[in-house]
Amino acid sequence: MSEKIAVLGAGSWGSILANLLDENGNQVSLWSYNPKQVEELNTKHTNTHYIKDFTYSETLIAYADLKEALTDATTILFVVPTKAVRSVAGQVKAVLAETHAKPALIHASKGIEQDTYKRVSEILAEEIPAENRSSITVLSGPSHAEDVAKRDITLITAASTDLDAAKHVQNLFMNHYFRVYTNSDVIGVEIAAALKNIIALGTGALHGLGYGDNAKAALMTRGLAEVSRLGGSFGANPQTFMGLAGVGDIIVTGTSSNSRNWRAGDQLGKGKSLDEVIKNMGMVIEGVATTKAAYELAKQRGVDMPITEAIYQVLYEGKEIRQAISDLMQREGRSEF
Ligand SMILES: NC(=O)C1=CN([C@@H]2O[C@H](COP(=O)(O)OP(=O)(O)OC[C@H]3O[C@@H](n4cnc5c(N)ncnc54)[C@H](OP(=O)(O)O)[C@@H]3O)[C@@H](O)[C@H]2O)C=CC1
Ligand SMILES: O=C(CO)COP(=O)(O)O
Repeated sequence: MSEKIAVLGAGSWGSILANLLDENGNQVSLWSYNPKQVEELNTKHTNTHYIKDFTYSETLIAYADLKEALTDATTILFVVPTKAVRSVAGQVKAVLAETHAKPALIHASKGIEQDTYKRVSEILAEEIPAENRSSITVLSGPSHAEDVAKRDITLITAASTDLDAAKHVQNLFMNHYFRVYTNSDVIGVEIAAALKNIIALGTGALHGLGYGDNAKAALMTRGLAEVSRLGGSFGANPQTFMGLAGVGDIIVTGTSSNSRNWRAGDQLGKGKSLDEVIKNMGMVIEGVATTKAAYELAKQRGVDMPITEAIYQVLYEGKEIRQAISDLMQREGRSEF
């Protein structure tokens, strides 16, 4: 199966997924709003700011013009940071309304929108109404772009309420190093994907402060418990949190220096300010905004999320990390389940 796919967002993940889809025999256009990056991709076949030491396929074409990138695309993959999804989707809608195309949509972004608390698939559905698209599928799981660039083994999930759409996405991406499972629990997958970044900030901070493996395992386990509590309040399937998008992504993001969220936490633990950390990263740290959205959402829904609350206090209220850890440890004893 081969088709024309437009990938929107040429950062670490978008560019590597575009390359994988090209390797799988599809005709792929990669859109970036940065003309310099487009030039680098098309002339040198590199994307050095985001992925070091990697040469992209020569048949992968980058575009700075969105309409050109979308020409004849039967599938559109959104991989921009969550905060950019609404505006990019609005631009896509304008093109689709003009061309009368009705592509399938996929997204691979991991976040919750500020203020509206919307999941990414909800934003897409709002901005691109059903008459301008077919299905919406979420692609998520433990998948650092750096490992996929090395063609290292990666397992991921494709979630859609439309099983045929999820199977279509599975077929598009599967190859000898990239294995895709289907899942119908879009809510669970998106909540797990977004909130694992909060936990990764926390385990990174523990690392930066010199804590050991027990502390990190504790944070990941109890973190996953509260993330699944929030998911449950939206009707998510509890099994999802035990799967690739849940525990899988917490392991990969919560233990790896490839993770920007983990690295940000590590730097905070070592005493850097949040502003410095964001400035030095030069790539998106989704967990910072997601912490605020999840904290507010948990309050609104009456869900107990002590770890998210502690990380919110550190990031947004200037609380000392060691104090936040001490306060968590001194909470009243309780039953595990
Ligand atoms: N990296 C990874 O391994 C994985 C990432 N993800 C998720 O994928 C999403 C994208 O992450 P990733 O590729 O890593 O992020 P990066 O920061 O590496 O790249 C994001 C890209 O989007 C561009 N961008 C930012 N704002 C806009 C905008 N308003 N319109 C158009 N383009 C914009 C950025 O440009 P500029 O830098 O110039 O602002 C950059 O090219 C995130 O939600 C992330 O959580 C999911 C799985 C794995
Ligand atoms: O989602 C990811 C891996 O699954 C990437 O995490 P970071 O955004 O923290 O790098």
